Amino acid sequence: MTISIWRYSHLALAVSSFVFIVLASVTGIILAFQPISEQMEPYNVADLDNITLAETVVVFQNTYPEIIDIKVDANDFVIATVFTEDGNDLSGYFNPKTAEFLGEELKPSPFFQWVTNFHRSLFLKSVGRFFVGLCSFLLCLIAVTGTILIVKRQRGVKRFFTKIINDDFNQYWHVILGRLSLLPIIIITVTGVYLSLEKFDALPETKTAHNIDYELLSETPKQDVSHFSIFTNTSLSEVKHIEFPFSSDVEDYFTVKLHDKDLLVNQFTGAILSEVNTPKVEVFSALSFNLHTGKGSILWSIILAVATANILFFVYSGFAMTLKRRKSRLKNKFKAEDAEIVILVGSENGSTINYANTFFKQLIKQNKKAFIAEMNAYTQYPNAKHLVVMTATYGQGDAPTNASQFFQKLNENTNTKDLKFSVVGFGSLAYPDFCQFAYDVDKKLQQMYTPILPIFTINDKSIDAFNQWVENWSEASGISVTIPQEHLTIQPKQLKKLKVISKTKTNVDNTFLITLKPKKHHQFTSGDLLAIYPKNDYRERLYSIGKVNGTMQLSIKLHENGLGSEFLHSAADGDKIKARLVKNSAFHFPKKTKQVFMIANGTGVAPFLGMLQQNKNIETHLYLGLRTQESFRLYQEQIKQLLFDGKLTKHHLALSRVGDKHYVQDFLKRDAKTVAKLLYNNGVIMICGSLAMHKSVMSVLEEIAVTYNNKPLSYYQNKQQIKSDCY
Ligand SMILES: Cc1cc2nc3c(=O)[nH]c(=O)nc-3n(C[C@H](O)[C@H](O)[C@H](O)COP(=O)(O)O)c2cc1C
Repeated sequence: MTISIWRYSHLALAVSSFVFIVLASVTGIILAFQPISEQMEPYNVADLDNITLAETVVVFQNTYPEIIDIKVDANDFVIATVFTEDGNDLSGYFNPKTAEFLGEELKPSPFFQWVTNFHRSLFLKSVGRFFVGLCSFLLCLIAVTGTILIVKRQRGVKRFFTKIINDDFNQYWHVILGRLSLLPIIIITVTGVYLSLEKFDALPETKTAHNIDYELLSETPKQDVSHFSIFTNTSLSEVKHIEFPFSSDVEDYFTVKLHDKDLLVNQFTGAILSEVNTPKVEVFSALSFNLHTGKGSILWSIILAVATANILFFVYSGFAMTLKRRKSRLKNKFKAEDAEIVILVGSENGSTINYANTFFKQLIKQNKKAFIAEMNAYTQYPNAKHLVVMTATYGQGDAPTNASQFFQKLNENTNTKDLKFSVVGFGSLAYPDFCQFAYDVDKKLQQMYTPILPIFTINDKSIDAFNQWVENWSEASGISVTIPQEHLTIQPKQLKKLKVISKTKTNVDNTFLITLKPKKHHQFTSGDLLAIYPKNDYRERLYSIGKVNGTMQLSIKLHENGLGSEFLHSAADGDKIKARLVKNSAFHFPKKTKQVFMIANGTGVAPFLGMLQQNKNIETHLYLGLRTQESFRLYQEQIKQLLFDGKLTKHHLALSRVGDKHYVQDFLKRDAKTVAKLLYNNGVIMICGSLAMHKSVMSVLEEIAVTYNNKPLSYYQNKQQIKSDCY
C-alpha cells in the first residue's frame, strides 16, 4: 500500500538502525542507574547555593596547613586534596561547611564501566563510536519524523496533545508514549551526537590562555581571604575547581574554574588578575554530558531510564504495526482489464484491507473474475460490471493515504455508466466525521455510475455489520457470497471465568437482565464491554457492562437463533462462563463535569444503570426509549432507587408504542434549551443503543447546537462532550 513519505522515512530509519538502537537503549537503561546509585551516597551534605566560596576556603585554611585543591563534582560532592597537621596527605570527600573529611573518592564500578564502554563503542573502538554516534543521529531523525506523523494524525500542531482513541494497542501506546518521551529522546540523541563529535575532535578547539601582567602584581592592599569580594560573591554551586597557590610568592595565585569562566586571583589582595570566559563548546560539552548521563539528578536519570525503555517499546510496537500492514497486502489472479468485479480499498492501518481481501478471496473461490486494488490505483476497467469500494476515514473526514488521489483518478479514468457500485464505509462513531470520506466517495460515484445499494457504514469494524452488507450485496448483485467468520475474527485470548449470579425472566420485549461475577478480582467499570464466545470458537458477541454492586449487569435482548443471547438465556444460576473484558475508555462515566445527559434505547440502558450507581455529585438526566410501560418494569426498581438516592436527578421515559408514541429525540427537542445549556457549560452527553437511534439523536443535537449555541455539533464532539457506544 502507498505509505506517506513521513511514515516511509520513519520506518526506513528505524529498520536501518534498529540493532544499534536496541543495544544502545538496553545499555542506556542500565547506565541511568549509575547516577542514581552515586546520588544515594551520603556525601551531599550541604546546600551549595547557600555557601560562599569564601566560607569554604576559610574553613579549609583554618583546618589544614596546606590545601592543594577543592573540586565540586556533578553530584555536588565536594572533593579536596589537603595536607594534615601531621604531614599526611588526605584526599576524598569533605564537608564544605566544616572541612570535615567524609570518605575516600568513589571508584567507578567495574560493571558500570564495562557497560559504559559497550554503550559508547560496542567494544569496536573508533568504528563502534562512529556507529553509535550515527545511530544517535538517526534516532533523532526518527523522533522528528515521528513528531510529524503525530501532527498529521492529530490534524495540527495545536492538537498535538489532545485525546487519542484506543483503536489498536500498539498504535495507541506508540503515539501516547511517543508524545510523552519526545523531548527526553530528542535531548538524549542530540547530546549523544554532540558527545560523539567531541570524541572525534570534530568540534572547534577550546584552549583558554590567561594573560598576566607580572609587573603589576602587588601584595598590597592586603586583605583577608574571607573578604575577597570574588570569593564572597561566588556560591560554591558555581564552582567547578579551585587550585590553591603553591607558595606564598605573589606570582602564585588562586586558579578558580567556574561553570562559565576561569579566573586567576591574587592571593594577597583578592584582585582578579585574569578572567577568561569558558568557551561555548566546553559549556555545551558539560551540559551534554550531564543531560545525556543524568549525572547529578535522580529525577532526570529516572526520566532518561523511562524514555530509553520506551524506545525499546517503540521498536517492538513499530515493527508489529508494520507487520500487520504488510500482512494485508493485495495479490491478484486476474488483470484489471479482465476483471468483472473490482474491489477498491482505502485503508491506513490494514483492517479494511482484511475485510476487502476476505470478500475478494471468496469471489475468487467461486471462480469470479475479481480484482482488488488500492483506491489510488483506480483506472479503466473495460470488462467490469461491479465496483465495490471499501474505505476507512481519517483526519477530518479525510481519505486514508492510499485513497488520497482517488477523486483525481476518478476524473482521469472513465468507465461505463452501467458500472454498478456499492460503497462500504469503515469508521468509528467516536470521531465527529463518521465515515465522511465514504459518504463523499458515494456521492461522487453516484454522478458517474449506477448504485446497486445505498452506502453502508460499519462502526468499529463490526463483523456482524459487515456480514449484513455482504448479504445485501449478494442479494442485489445475484452473486451469492458467504464469508467464513473465522477469516475475520482473531482467536480470543485472556478469557476470564465468570459466575452467573442471577437472571430475570424475559419481559414483553424478550429482554432480560443477567448478573455475572468474575471469579477473581478483575478491573472493569460501567461502559466496558464483555465479549462472550458461545460456541467456544472464534465467534464473539459483545455486551455493554453496567457495574452494579461490584457485579456485571448486562441487558440482553433474546433473538431467535441469536448466538449470544440464546447462550446467556440458557445459562442457569451458578453456571460458569468464559469471557473477555474489553476496556472501552471512550465510554466511561466522566469525572470532571457537572452535568451528564444519558440517552439510551432498549438494552442500551445497561451501562448507564451501573454508571449512575458510581455517581457521587454530578447532575444526571436519563432519557430512556422503550416500547411500553411493561418494558420499563425490568429497570423500574433500579431507576426508582437511583432517583431516591439522588444519583439520578431526572428520568425521561419515551414510550414508542403508547399514546402519542414518543422517542428519545422528541424529548431532546422538547428540552432543547437545557441541552444547549449543558453543551455550553461543558456538560457531557452519552448515547448508548441502536445505530438508528444514534443517527436521529445526533441530528437533533446538531440542530440544537447550531440554533442555540451557534456552533456545529462537531465542536462539542472534538471536546469529547459527546460519547457514543451504539450497535
Ligand atoms: C487517527 C484516526 C483518525 C480517525 N478518524 C476517523 C474519522 O474522522 N471518522 C471515522 O468515521 N473514523 C475515523 N477513524 C476510525 C477508522 O476509520 C476506523 O478505525 C477504520 O476501521 C480503520 O481502518 P483501517 O485499519 O483500514 O485504516 C480514525 C482512526 C484513527 C486512528
